[in-house]
Amino acid sequence: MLYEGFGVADASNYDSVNNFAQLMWPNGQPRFTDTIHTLATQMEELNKLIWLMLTDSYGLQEDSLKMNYKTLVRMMKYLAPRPGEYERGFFAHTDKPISTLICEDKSGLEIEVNNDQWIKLTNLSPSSFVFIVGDPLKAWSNGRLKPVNHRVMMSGDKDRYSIAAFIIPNEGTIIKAPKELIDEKHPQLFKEFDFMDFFLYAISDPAKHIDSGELLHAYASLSPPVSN
Ligand SMILES: O=C(O)CCC(=O)C(=O)O
Ligand SMILES: [Fe+2]
Repeated sequence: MLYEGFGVADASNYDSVNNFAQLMWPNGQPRFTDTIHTLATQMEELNKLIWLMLTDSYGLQEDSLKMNYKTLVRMMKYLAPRPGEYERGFFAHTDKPISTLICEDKSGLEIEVNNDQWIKLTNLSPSSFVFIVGDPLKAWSNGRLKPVNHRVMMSGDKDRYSIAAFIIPNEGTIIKAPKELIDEKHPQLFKEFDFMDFFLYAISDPAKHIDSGELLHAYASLSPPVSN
């Protein structure tokens, strides 16, 4: 197996991480729990800061991008490929959560810049995080933010470890562009939608959408566009 991973739901919540740890260590494992909880809390803070930079850069109030969410932290291990090979570790996709932060211990993450032109993110310091715009942020920003197609490719003789924090809104969260981002020059691209409906639609048939950021369009076209 080339890839394995596990996710901890609501990882900035100590009890949630503790419950997860007790599945493997019935007597608890404070070091594991503390480490994951601290990491999740700090990644969540970093994500908040980036959201603030986004709203600020559009001249919006902080609460234009505000919702209740949970942070899912996933730990991943990619085995080194056979000697001399360049192998796929994770298929090309865009992220369905609102946003994602990723850190990796060796390079492997690639992003698509033009159709079929891939760039490997190299020389990231061990303390670097990559911020990935999820599909819902494209709708929120009325098309300004682009969910990047990304994948993991493995080369060399070392295994790769990465950690991702996914921002997943609570049930009932509605995604819609703030009115300041909609005008005659920028008509509303996507009707407001329930995040969880979209998420469930997205994961119901991932094969259909694996290589494209067009899922939102497909989803949105199920319902007629609204005019303001
Ligand atoms: O392992 C990585 O660096 C990327 C993983 C990823 O893109 C994902 O889980 O959505
Ligand atoms: Fe991803």
